[in-house]
Amino acid sequence: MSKLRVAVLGARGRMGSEAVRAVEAADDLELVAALGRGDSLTALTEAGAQVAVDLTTPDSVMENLEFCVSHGIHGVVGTTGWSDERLTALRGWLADSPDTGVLIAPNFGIGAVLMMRFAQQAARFYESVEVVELHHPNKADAPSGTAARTAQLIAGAREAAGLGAQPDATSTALEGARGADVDGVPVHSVRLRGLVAHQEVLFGDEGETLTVRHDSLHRGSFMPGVLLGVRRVVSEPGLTFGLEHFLDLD
Ligand SMILES: NC(=O)C1=CN([C@@H]2O[C@H](COP(=O)(O)OP(=O)(O)OC[C@H]3O[C@@H](n4cnc5c(N)ncnc54)[C@H](O)[C@@H]3O)[C@@H](O)[C@H]2O)C=CC1
Ligand SMILES: O=C(O)C1=N[C@H](C(=O)O)C[C@H](O)C1
Repeated sequence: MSKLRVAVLGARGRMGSEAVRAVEAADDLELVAALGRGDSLTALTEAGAQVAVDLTTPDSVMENLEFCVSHGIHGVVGTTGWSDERLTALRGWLADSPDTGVLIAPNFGIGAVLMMRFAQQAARFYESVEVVELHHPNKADAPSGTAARTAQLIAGAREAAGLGAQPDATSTALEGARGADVDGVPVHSVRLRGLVAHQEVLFGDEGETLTVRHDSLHRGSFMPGVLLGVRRVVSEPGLTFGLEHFLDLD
């Protein structure tokens, strides 16, 4: 059987270099291009890439995806910075290229996906919830894409259960003291040398708390998810948001 031809964008970054090694080590995949900032995207078509893994930056990912989708190259995207406007633009490109698939995975870690799912399941049972994400200090964005997604999932579950705004009697606060408000869920971002990627979701109600925590201790933890995405996206046309859709969790 012929190998799937894979390109990595952002190949010299922290995640991209790990992805290059993971693709090279996979028997069923062939690394055909490894692009850094400034390299021409035409290298993808010249190399005959079938799947492009994007681990770049929010300012680069849209141009990369527009090129890939318009050339029928499937995308596996870990890059953060997704907004409704960006997703709408991507859906438009995909509509013009109906056989092409793009997976956007806020987090490739299997444990992180489970953490998000557990938080979503717990949300309707608790009056209070706070998300705390903790990352290395070289991370460009805050809050993390994972934390934003977690907060959105929790907010959706609370709304479906008919829960209103959570109680918070704060009347005076230093700006930022209560974190960022993501759909009504406070999200706090810690940046600390020594960390990789970590998140806690704190739930509270009368007389009890529940903490759901996940830790990525090494970027190798993301690679099984990246490889799963690469193998599955070729048979999943359109936009898939979240690796959970490829994990058969239900
Ligand atoms: N979904 C997930 O599981 C994970 C996602 N991430 C996200 O992935 C992205 C990258 O993270 P890191 O590797 O830590 O950052 P990084 O800064 O180490 O790497 C980004 C690399 O992309 C390169 N780059 C920028 N524009 C480019 C372009 N147009 N073409 C090719 N290369 C380009 C940069 O020069 C840099 O080498 C971030 O958005 C981060 O939040 C990071 C870890 C896990
Ligand atoms: O930049 C990182 O490191 C990470 N980014 C992703 C995010 O923003 O959620 C995934 C993981 O948290 C690591």
